[in-house]
Amino acid sequence: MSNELLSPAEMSEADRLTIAAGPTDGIDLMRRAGEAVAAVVLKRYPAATHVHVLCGPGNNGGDGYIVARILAGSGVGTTIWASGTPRPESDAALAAAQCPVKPRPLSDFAAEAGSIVVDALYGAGLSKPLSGDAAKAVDTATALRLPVVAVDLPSGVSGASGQILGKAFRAEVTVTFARKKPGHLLLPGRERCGEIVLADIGIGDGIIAQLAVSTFENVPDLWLREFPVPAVDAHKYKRGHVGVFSGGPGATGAARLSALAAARSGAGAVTVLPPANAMQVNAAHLTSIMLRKADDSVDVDAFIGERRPSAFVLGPGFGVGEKTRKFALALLTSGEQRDTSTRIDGLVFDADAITSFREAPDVLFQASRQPDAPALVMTPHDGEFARLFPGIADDVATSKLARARLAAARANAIIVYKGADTVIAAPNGLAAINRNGAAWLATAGSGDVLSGIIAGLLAQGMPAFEAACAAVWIHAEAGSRFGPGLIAEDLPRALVPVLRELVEARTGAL
Ligand SMILES: NC(=O)C1=CN([C@@H]2O[C@H](COP(=O)(O)OP(=O)(O)OC[C@H]3O[C@@H](n4cnc5c(N)ncnc54)[C@H](O)[C@@H]3O)[C@@H](O)[C@H]2O)[C@@H](O)CC1
Ligand SMILES: Nc1ncnc2c1ncn2[C@@H]1O[C@H](COP(=O)(O)OP(=O)(O)O)[C@@H](O)[C@H]1O
Ligand SMILES: [K+]
Repeated sequence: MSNELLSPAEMSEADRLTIAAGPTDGIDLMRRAGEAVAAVVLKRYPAATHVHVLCGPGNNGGDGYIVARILAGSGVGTTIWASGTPRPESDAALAAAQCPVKPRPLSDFAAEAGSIVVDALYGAGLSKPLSGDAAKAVDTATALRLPVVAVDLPSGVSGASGQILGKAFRAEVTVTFARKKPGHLLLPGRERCGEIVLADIGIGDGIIAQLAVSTFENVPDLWLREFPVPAVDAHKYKRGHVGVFSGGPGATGAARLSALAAARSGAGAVTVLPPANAMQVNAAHLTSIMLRKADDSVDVDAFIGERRPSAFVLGPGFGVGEKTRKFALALLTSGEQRDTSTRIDGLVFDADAITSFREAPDVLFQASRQPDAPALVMTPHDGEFARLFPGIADDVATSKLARARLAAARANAIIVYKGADTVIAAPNGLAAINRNGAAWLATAGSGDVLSGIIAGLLAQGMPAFEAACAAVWIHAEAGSRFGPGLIAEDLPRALVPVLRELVEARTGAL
């Protein structure tokens, strides 16, 4: 697997383990890193008149000296602009000593239109906001609209959090090594990286395996093994039955979007559960989806006992208040009274089910901690996240990744922290960052569809973290392929080609 995301500390540990295992040493890694960047520059910008290599004092700068040596050796006009000098006897000092291009001070940095910038100021070691000459260099490159090739990360972007410290370059291409870092995927860092090229510098998969990494890019490799494909003798209830609670007569659409998405995602049966006064309006709009009244928890219990649903969606269009809290807690805590045949596998709490607990989140978190509680997935967007996890949401110094992890641990639930850089986190610390979405998904009802996909996968027995990751990826892929004009009604149908490809990838063929 190459979808692990390494924190700066994990990356330097990978570096250390590789060198300790031999025969590779630090300068070998640096040489391969520099060679990879130089190859990208030569290939992408064959007509460049001049390359300006900005070198910092650490190993990122060391990579830069190698790049400059190779470019100059290839006959490309090359200038080095250095900020500080590498520590004596470091790999970077050796790289600088072997570079025939004499550095000029970064404070004098000037460039001409048509030239290229290689940003090797700071990478994994970025420790404070860019200021002084480095910040000025960002302004110069930006004002002249010079193409920037970033080494490891655009200087100013935190590899751990994707946050911009002070200022940051906006790269056309970022060449990173061994594995991507969270800052390549989390916003706003992702935006500053441009295209990301992953270069192999000789840090083997065995070394990465030793790190026991817990953060991943959300790609199908992460969950495809668990992706449900119906067995040859499947019948509809074997494929899982999803119940979706509907709001009152004026708020039924969200539940239907969710229900359709659950059905498209492979649940064999889906039932919409409205209050009595919203039966008619739902009935007028449903065909393959079933309908059953659910006014109170007696109705819900009867439904569970008779129809054996395996997953529920609660929240979309349901309304905020006491009834929602009651339903949520009943679903979470009724497990001990059930025998295995009526046990619920998974719950998705979205929208109003989240907001209903804003005054008393601990009641929800305690319920989700009961030993018999079904797996819980919650899908907050920023606003809902702040309502349920005020202490965590306020901590702007931490990354979205760290916030999602803290929330998952606190709530004992899988947290799908939505947005353009959705993070999925589990209470055991596993986390994935999603990247295949597009802003076309920012349309009313899109989140309701996501909830339905998660429930559809849960109902088919997919483990909760994998189900949440798969649903986020599938939803994002469908939305970004559809593109302009997307409305939530389009999404359930748009899942079909994406699902087909996944089933093909899982089974070899249909
Ligand atoms: N496996 C690895 O770890 C490898 C790392 N390599 C390179 O090494 C880099 C990491 O090297 P380092 O750990 O030396 O870190 P950096 O080179 O990113 O920065 C370290 C130095 O810059 C200073 N600094 C950080 N932010 C600053 C700021 N905003 N203003 C002024 N000074 C600042 C630090 O105090 C330190 O002296 C990676 O990004 C990558 O480019 C490669 O050489 C190949 C292998
Ligand atoms: N700019 C964006 N890029 C990618 N995905 C986005 C973007 N904006 C929103 N989304 C996705 O669209 C969905 C919106 O959900 P939500 O905010 O709950 O909307 P609604 O409540 O209207 O259904 C989420 O899955 C979110 O991750
Ligand atoms: K850099």
